Amino acid sequence: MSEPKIQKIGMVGVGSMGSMMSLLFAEHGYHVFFFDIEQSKMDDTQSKAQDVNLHEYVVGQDSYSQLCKSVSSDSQPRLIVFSIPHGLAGDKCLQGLLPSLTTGDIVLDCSNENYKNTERRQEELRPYGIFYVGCGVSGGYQSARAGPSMSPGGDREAVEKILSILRTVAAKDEGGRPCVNYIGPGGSGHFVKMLHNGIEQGMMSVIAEAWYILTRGLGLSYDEAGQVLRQWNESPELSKCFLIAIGADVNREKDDKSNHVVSYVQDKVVQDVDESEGTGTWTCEEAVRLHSPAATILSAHLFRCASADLKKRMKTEKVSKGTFATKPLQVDDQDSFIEQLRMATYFCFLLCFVQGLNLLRQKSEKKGWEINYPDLLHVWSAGSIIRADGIMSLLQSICSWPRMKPDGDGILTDQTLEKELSRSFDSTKNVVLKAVEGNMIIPAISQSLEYYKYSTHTELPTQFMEAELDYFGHHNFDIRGHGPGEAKKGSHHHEWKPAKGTSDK
Ligand SMILES: NC(=O)C1=CN([C@@H]2O[C@H](COP(=O)(O)OP(=O)(O)OC[C@H]3O[C@@H](n4cnc5c(N)ncnc54)[C@H](OP(=O)(O)O)[C@@H]3O)[C@@H](O)[C@H]2O)C=CC1
Ligand SMILES: O=C(CO)[C@H](O)[C@H](O)COP(=O)(O)O
Repeated sequence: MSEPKIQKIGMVGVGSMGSMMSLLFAEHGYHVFFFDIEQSKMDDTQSKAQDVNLHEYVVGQDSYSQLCKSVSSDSQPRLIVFSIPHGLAGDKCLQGLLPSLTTGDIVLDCSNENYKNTERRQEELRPYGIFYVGCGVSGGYQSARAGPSMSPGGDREAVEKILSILRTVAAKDEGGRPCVNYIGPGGSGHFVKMLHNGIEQGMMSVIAEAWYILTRGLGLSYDEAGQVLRQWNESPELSKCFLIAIGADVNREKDDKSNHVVSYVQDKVVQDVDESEGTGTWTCEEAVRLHSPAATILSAHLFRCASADLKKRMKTEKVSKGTFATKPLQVDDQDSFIEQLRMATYFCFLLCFVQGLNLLRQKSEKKGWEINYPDLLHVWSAGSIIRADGIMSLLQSICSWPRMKPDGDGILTDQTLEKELSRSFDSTKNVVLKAVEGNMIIPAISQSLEYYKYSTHTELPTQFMEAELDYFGHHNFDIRGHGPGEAKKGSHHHEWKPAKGTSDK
């Protein structure tokens, strides 16, 4: 006999994501009971449900206990979905819900949460027999309404119990396969979403820098830049890349006075520094802690942080006035330079994925998560912000399990990938040269180039750095020509300058 199906869902947090997910669940026949501490969001969700005639399926609740009561059933566990800010909010929700929850109930946290909080809550709830599943949700509020990409992680049995619901509502790939797969135990689902956002930050910086070159460097109008991005989105390398597709829209969108909206958007990205979102910061922390050189991602993140404080930038601009100004780029043939910029964007996008996946490999090894990479890439293939058909199919062909095993070599050793990177290297280099000449601002593009160079080269300036370290710190070194050795302190020391006291002769 098949298990009775969950028919009711409790939704906690109905902001831009939660309200849309409520409608999505309801549209698929689930009864949604929702609660939010913000009355305006409650009212808003109720009226949105009314607008689409789903009000009988989407019903506001006064409290956590009322919500739990409404969702309860004799034969099935309760499913409570969170879509709330990270950190304290989740703990407060659990505190409020706990007296009304019972053994077997499942909390599916669809927020962007730090995986460490996820794992702590899993442990805290274990004695009560309550499951806490950390689930990444990607695609913004449009996908939350139409079908997002979902990465659930935690207790496998708990995830299995709700997987059919997630499959019903998740984005579907071109073959109709739902973009949701079990990721792994513990906080792996939230970790993977964090990493997705790290990759997203890298890609967003690259495309923003390319846009700057098109408009500031080459003097294209917004409409022309939009047209270029539209064409890129149809090219094999960048085909069906969400961030490029919406980039074309962003360039073309006009307000009711026929002004381009993008023309008056302030150049500040604030959600990292005001800590309303944490995923970018956590990705960088993880990269640094794991000694994983995610250079494009880190550079993109720091760039965003620097952009947030415009007041400070205005002051420093005043002080440094005249040091540099952006200049039109001198290119012989504009069309072929734009083609180089397209290939440079491809090069940098590939490296965002390389850096993100390498970081995941390292983390997964430490945590014993045994991530299935083809399954993960499939989760990201539709609905998600980082979807990009051309890149995903390339990655699908190279992220096979042996290579991604903890003791495998990682994807940068793959010949197919290397072919793609080497055929776009010269374009990237030329874009960087021209952009530097024109004083363009290209932190993520330039860092991608450097990352590729130092990751694939065996004669680095660190030779000199290691010598200086030995000079002043007796840190030892390995000998060139004696093979790669381990990533451990070498066994050789040279007495560059013996230490002497002031009284020594
Ligand atoms: N926006 C996006 O594109 C995406 C967001 N996410 C993640 O999804 C989550 C929700 O995002 P989003 O909808 O944009 O955020 P919103 O701020 O729009 O919505 C969150 C809602 O949760 C409410 N809330 C906070 N604490 C509690 C609580 N203890 N009990 C009940 N409700 C509470 C908030 O109220 P108040 O405002 O008063 O705090 C707010 O109304 C976040 O973790 C975000 O990182 C994931 C993917 C995409
Ligand atoms: O999670 C998301 C998309 O996937 C949210 O849109 C989030 O706000 C993106 O934030 P960031 O770029 O700071 O990670």
